[in-house]
Amino acid sequence: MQATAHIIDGKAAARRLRETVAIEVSRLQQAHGLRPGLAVVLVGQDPASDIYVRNKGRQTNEAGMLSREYRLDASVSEAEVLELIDTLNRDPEIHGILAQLPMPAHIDEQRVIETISPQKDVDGFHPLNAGELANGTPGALVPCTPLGCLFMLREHFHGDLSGQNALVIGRSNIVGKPMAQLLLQESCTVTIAHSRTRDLPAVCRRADIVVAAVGRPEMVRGDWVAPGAVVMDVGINRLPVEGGKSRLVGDVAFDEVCQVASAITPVPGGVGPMTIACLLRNTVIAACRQAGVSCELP
Ligand SMILES: Nc1nc(=O)c2c([nH]1)NC[C@@H]1CN(c3ccc(C(=O)N[C@@H](CCC(=O)O)C(=O)O)cc3)C=[N+]21
Ligand SMILES: [Mg+2]
Repeated sequence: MQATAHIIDGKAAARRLRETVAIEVSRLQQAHGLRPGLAVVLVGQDPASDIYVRNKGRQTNEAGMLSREYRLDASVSEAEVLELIDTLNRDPEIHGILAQLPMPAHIDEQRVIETISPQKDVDGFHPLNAGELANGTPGALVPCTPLGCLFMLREHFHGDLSGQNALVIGRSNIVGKPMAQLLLQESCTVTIAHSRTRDLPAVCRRADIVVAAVGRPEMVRGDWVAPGAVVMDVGINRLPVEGGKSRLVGDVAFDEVCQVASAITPVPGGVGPMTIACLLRNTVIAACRQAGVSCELP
């Protein structure tokens, strides 16, 4: 009889990381008069972005950092967005710039990403930072969601992931690809699965670590998962329920998979909170680099 999985507490892990960040922020203020600043650029309305931005602004301030939000109308031109980013690139109070994705269809997201100064690219989406991650350059700015997953996995495995069979489901530049790079760097044997993968359930059953990042509600079922596997659920899906409300579910069928896995992240309270904590961490690291001072963060 399989015991129910350990539930990895992303909220608690995020609280600890934010506490460490806050201590570093006050040290930087004392020692160097440096106050890390983050600018978030939002174009139009998106439900997922709203959840994120609501929590982010408060947590940035709570860590003692400067937080600025730029909310632009959905009809804004691409040129205006690029101009704002260019202004922020030159703003000495701002060390991190996050252009909230997705953007409206008439805006070329890749162009926006490539306009952000690589030094201020706290999302780690700029090709220079993606390339540094792929090359294993120490200190590359790494995308926040995969970085948050990695921190939780390292803690769960007491720092040693080497030799684990890791499956990443999803191949986006934002989560899947950087997650695979990070796991490879930890000496995992990495598989990337996607919509064209043949017999995904069978591929999944071979994995010791599963990272689900596809955006399909409850896609990973209990009988896809090897007994004892560790399952990280990156999905944030809003399902409508009666009364006009919505329920947040991941890409993993939690009630089934928690009967089989040895550990699992819940949604909410798993990867999401760690994503924001990693954004604060990246902003402090970016600020230190721009100021030419050293940084004491994991
Ligand atoms: N440039 C860019 N960078 C991003 O990192 C980015 C983005 N654009 N666009 C939108 C997505 C989404 N995302 C979330 C992060 C945290 C939670 C989060 O904290 N979720 C809570 C749930 C909050 C609730 O209860 O609704 C949790 O999982 O516990 C959610 C969503 C970052 N994103
Ligand atoms: Mg677009």
